[in-house]
Amino acid sequence: MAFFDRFKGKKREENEEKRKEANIKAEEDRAEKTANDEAKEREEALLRKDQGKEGEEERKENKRAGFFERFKQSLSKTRANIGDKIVNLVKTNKKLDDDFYEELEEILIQADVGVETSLELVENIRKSARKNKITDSEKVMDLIKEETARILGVYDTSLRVETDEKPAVILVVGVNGAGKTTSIAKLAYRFKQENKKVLLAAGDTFRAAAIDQLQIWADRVGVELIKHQEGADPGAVVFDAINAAKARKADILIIDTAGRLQNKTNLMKEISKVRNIIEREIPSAPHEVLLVIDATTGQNAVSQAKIFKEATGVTGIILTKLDGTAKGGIVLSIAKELNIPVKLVGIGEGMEDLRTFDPVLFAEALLEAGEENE
Ligand SMILES: Nc1nc2c(ncn2[C@@H]2O[C@H](COP(=O)(O)OP(=O)(O)OP(=O)(O)O)[C@@H](O)[C@H]2O)c(=O)[nH]1
Repeated sequence: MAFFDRFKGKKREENEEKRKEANIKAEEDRAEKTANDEAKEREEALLRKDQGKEGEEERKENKRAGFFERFKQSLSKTRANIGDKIVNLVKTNKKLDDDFYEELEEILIQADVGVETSLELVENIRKSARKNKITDSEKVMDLIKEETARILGVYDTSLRVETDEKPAVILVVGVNGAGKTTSIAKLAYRFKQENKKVLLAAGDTFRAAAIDQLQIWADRVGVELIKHQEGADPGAVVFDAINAAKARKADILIIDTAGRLQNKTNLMKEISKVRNIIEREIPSAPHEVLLVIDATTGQNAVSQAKIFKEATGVTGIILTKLDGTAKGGIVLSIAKELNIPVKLVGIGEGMEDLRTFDPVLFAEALLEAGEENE
């Protein structure tokens, strides 16, 4: 009995041992399987990430290609007014003679390029054709593109928002209805996409509707708006906004201003008061004073810009509604006659429809359709 007991006891021990071994083996198998699975998962994740990266590059590339098409499409009215007419001129007037240049001048002037700018542009094309010994009008298209881009391309169109002192302050000025509010929203959206912290200030306290409209846009974009009641002192709004931007470590503060040109003196007084407050709080600010101009107003836009330039020290122009006008030629006029760079252009009502102005792209988009028609 004692033997059996001992035997059973030994057997139990052996079984226990075997079970422990089996458990350890199962544990090891499980661990190995988990490790393998994890490695596989990691590998798949990396692959997915890589494919994602490639996909992103591809999307970006498509976007770039799509961007030009979109830009070209938005310029279709202006292009019909300039590009197509120039192509017709080239077709009907084979020789680069005085008649050709006179007609070219006329097309440009009629398309709101402005007299002074048109004359200069044509003179530059004439000189360049002579220098390059081009006598055949069919070959002049590239020269026209080149000289158009040259007139526009002398400016730096980038926005000065990478500042030592934070926040960078952008003061936005312009008459009512030019597209100020929507341009501010589009700008805020663009900076947000670049992971910048943006704050808006409702400096147009003259109309409650202006404050409300900006609030709607701020909510839509997902940025904070500093506002006071209708009729409040715009200077006080700006003062609060700067302090809020500093406290919240905002990268960029965009300030809306009133736009009543009817009372020019008061409007300008108000804007310069706001400017002084900004300068007092942040000596290097405002870093940009962007004037919003409606492209559909053609040459009137140029005289409007002159007034603002004198009063507010405009550093750049946002030219809106380029998509809705045949008068896009004013881009050239503004650049040349006012010596202010067009920094951004509005080409539609969508959030992404405010684009950095690119002179070469503009010249291409303006004159390319003509080539397609050839
Ligand atoms: N097609 C097109 N429409 C635009 C563009 N920019 C602005 N708009 C439209 O123009 C209209 C006026 O724009 P707002 O931003 O309200 O103009 P505002 O200057 O703020 O005008 P107030 O609020 O009256 O001061 C709106 O219907 C905008 O959607 C653009 O680039 N293209």
